[in-house]
Amino acid sequence: MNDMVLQGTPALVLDNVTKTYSQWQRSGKAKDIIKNLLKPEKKVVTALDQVSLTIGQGEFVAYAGANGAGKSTTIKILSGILTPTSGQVTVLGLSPLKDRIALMNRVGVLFGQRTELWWDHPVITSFQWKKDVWNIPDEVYERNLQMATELLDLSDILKTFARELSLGQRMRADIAMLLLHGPDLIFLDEPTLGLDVLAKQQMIGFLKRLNKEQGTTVVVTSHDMDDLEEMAQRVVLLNKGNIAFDGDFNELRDVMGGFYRILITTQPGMPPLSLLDMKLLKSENDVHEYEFDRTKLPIHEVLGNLSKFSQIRDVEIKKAPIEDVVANLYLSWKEK
Ligand SMILES: Nc1ncnc2c1ncn2[C@@H]1O[C@H](COP(=O)(O)OP(=O)(O)OP(=O)(O)O)[C@@H](O)[C@H]1O
Repeated sequence: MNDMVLQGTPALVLDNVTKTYSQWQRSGKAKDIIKNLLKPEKKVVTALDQVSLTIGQGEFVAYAGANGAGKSTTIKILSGILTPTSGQVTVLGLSPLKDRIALMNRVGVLFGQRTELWWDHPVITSFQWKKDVWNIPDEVYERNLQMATELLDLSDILKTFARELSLGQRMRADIAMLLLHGPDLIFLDEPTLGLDVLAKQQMIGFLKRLNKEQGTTVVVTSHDMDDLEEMAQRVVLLNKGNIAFDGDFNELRDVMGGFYRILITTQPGMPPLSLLDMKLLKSENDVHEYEFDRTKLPIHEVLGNLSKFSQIRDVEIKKAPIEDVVANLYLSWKEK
């Protein structure tokens, strides 16, 4: 970790941050061409509405929310690309707007769909270019290049042209490039989007190691809640510009009633059991899947009830998939 980073200083603080955008509205109808040009309607959109959030150094935080919730806006404000309409922002104790250059040396930002790599050059050329332009000292560059090459398994692709890389290879190379100056805090927007199962596992494993072994603070956005649960200790959920949830994933499950799933395997050909307070979700090949709310029906009671049925061959209890929990949560917010 950078010696200059004061211990105890939060990685980032948003204090009552509001961001509004003006969106020009045009009807798209031919008869409105003149009106659209001379007097277009203006709609004000509040992307962030008095958001307050503190993230400590060394945390791994998932920053999630439905489309349009305000995630990218937050990251753009934290990285100094956008100015908030009101409120205070500090990153590693500095202002993203006033101390932009100082912060550039300590922070890394990656928007998953964009690449910083030079398309028609080998990957290593982009890395050397960054070293030169950013004035990264030799020993810092060598240390981080070695660390990233090893952890991200890059040795085979350093000499490959960026345009010839697969998506997974490109993402790994982009993350390596992001780390060459040794940032203390990284923002990653959708780093697992489009990756196959193996590439995703590698990426998640790498980010977890980076956070654990190097102490790098990681803030990651994704629409894949399963990925986020695997990576992060804390999840912040945004809803229409407000923080609607901030806690760990088990607490998030409890918000929607502590739902659990139970898979009951019965003797061949048996119909599903009729069980009180349990909702049958599906039956396939003698395996019947139910959902229950452990806050209303404790697990020991479930097991006690099941012990009365001699036709049961196997039972497996698991937490409800976080994707389903969050989908239900988004639905409940939409209905409000
Ligand atoms: N440059 C812009 N000009 C006008 N409105 C914008 C601009 N950028 C974002 N918005 C609006 O601000 C709101 C929040 O957008 P933002 O991109 O921050 O959401 P998001 O959570 O990142 O969404 P997604 O998951 O779809 O990327 C949306 O209503 C969007 O239309």
